[in-house]
Amino acid sequence: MNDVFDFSTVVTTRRGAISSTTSIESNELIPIIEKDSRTIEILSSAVKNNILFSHLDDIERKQIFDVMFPGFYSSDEVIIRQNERGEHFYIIEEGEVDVYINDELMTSFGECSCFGELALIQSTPRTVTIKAKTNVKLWSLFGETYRKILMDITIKKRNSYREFLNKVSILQTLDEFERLVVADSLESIQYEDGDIIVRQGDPGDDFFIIVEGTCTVHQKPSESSESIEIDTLSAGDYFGEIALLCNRARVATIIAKGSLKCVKMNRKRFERILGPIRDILQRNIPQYNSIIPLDQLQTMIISSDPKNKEEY
Ligand SMILES: Nc1ncnc2c1ncn2[C@@H]1O[C@@H]2COP(=O)(O)O[C@H]2[C@H]1O
Repeated sequence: MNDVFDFSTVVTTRRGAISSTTSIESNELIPIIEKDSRTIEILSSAVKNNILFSHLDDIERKQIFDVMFPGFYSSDEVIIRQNERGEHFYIIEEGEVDVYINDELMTSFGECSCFGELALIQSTPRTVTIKAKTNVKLWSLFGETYRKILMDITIKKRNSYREFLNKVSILQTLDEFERLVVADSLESIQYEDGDIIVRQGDPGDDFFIIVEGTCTVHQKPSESSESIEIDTLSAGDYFGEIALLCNRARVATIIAKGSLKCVKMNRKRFERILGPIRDILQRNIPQYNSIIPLDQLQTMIISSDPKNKEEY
């Protein structure tokens, strides 16, 4: 088969039936194809380390999975052909494929693998030919649909975070554009009363800003001592920067007090996007009412600051 979406075959299959449509900013309706939990697991695991999905949270990723449609290829059928324009990205659910460059077999891969991601960025000539080695079931994503949904996610995210980020004091020195870039990089996350968000001594990879609710800060002066509540944080406050700035374990435990809504960004984005406020974050550290000394952290920050790293 080719990769044109054939509605007639899809509606009649049990798995992969169209259940409804999703609407995006442009009011366009895109069919949603139902997927069972095994398929969702395969799709999630296939895109886990894929850069084109890594900035999406679970809900956004689900939005993309919703619009992926099934394709079936018999053994020896060509799925994509080298030098032809590519419009689709694929994830293999069952079966194996062979990869050829200039008719020479390069490699094979199977279930949970994905290919054709350049088509998600722009329609571009394929760099390889991929042929079904066995009968193959895969899920396809039309590049233009991915781009439209992504644009929609970006617009909605920017609109929903614009006002909030304008009020976060640590971001005040950023200009409007820089704040929108912060909005793009945020993942929203919800906690219930008593949830431990970060734990003293654990490694840390995320920076958090509180959107709604409060949380308490706890510290143990030493491994064997009891934890003491030392602070309360609320909407607009941030936490988690010390582990990232100093490349060290968390210096405090943060626990949700009631239901708590946060946004977070991972280390990579923190380093890329919050560079302009790094100095302010650093300067604020000694102001914490900490029962473990934080002043020696300054030297660690200086040595872990990329600005101070020698080039090799
Ligand atoms: N009084 C405090 N002392 C130390 N850390 C605090 C305090 N209040 C809030 N925090 C935050 O608690 C976070 C725990 O994780 P980090 O060590 O990455 O970064 C820490 C700070 O952002």
